[in-house]
Amino acid sequence: MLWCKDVEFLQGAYALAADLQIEAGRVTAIIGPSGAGKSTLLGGIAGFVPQTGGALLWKGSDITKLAPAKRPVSMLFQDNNLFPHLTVMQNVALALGSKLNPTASVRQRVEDMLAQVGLDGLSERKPAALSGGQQSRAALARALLQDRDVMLMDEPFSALGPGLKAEMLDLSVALAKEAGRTVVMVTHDPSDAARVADAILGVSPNKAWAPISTQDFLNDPPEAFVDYLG
Ligand SMILES: Nc1ncnc2c1ncn2[C@@H]1O[C@H](COP(=O)(O)OP(=O)(O)OP(=O)(O)O)[C@@H](O)[C@H]1O
Repeated sequence: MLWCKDVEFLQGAYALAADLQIEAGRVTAIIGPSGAGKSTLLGGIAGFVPQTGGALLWKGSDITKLAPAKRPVSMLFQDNNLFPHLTVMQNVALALGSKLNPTASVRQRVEDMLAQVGLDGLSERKPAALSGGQQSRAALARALLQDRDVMLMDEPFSALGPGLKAEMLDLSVALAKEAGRTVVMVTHDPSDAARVADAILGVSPNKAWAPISTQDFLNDPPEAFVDYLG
């Protein structure tokens, strides 16, 4: 379980309180109005946004003071964060700690993962020579190859068309589940949550609420989210 124990994250002057638990091995969607603090919550869990109160625990271990790279989390962003001067192979191999010339065994692991995300045969291309969807697949491959328990997704597919977005979401969740990961994903689209999430964690201004089952949240929304859901 990921436990935000009376936590406060501070993004600039914006404080977000979170006293909640996210179940391990499940898919939790974060929804809420624009500017309420969804990305702040993910950034806080990842260690990019300062934590100014409480404790953050993963499976009983306090990770509050760990640097981002030492936390049990990988992160997928909308901009994919691929290095433009590196090939897909080199970008994805970074997940395995590889430098610019991956060993044969690293190359094999990367090729296997590229095949799983649908990028067979494209490992020597640079990101600029890939479509937006293919770039998302490369970023997904890198996140999955990182041996981290929790995969955080901050709307990585929102720039894609609706069909491709749904396909990428399904693929990410399926592969993450297969690898036994816990998925926490921000979305602006409640239908994304309905599609793949076990639970929904609502964020209203300055407060992140405890997750509740997706069905309960959408069928009978908590008071704070009735207007948001319309
Ligand atoms: N780098 C920053 N410095 C100062 N304030 C920031 C910074 N980034 C975000 N904020 C503020 O923090 C608050 C929460 O922002 P955040 O990006 O977490 O919201 P969000 O719910 O993810 O929004 P959206 O749905 O629009 O992406 C907002 O009021 C925003 O203006």
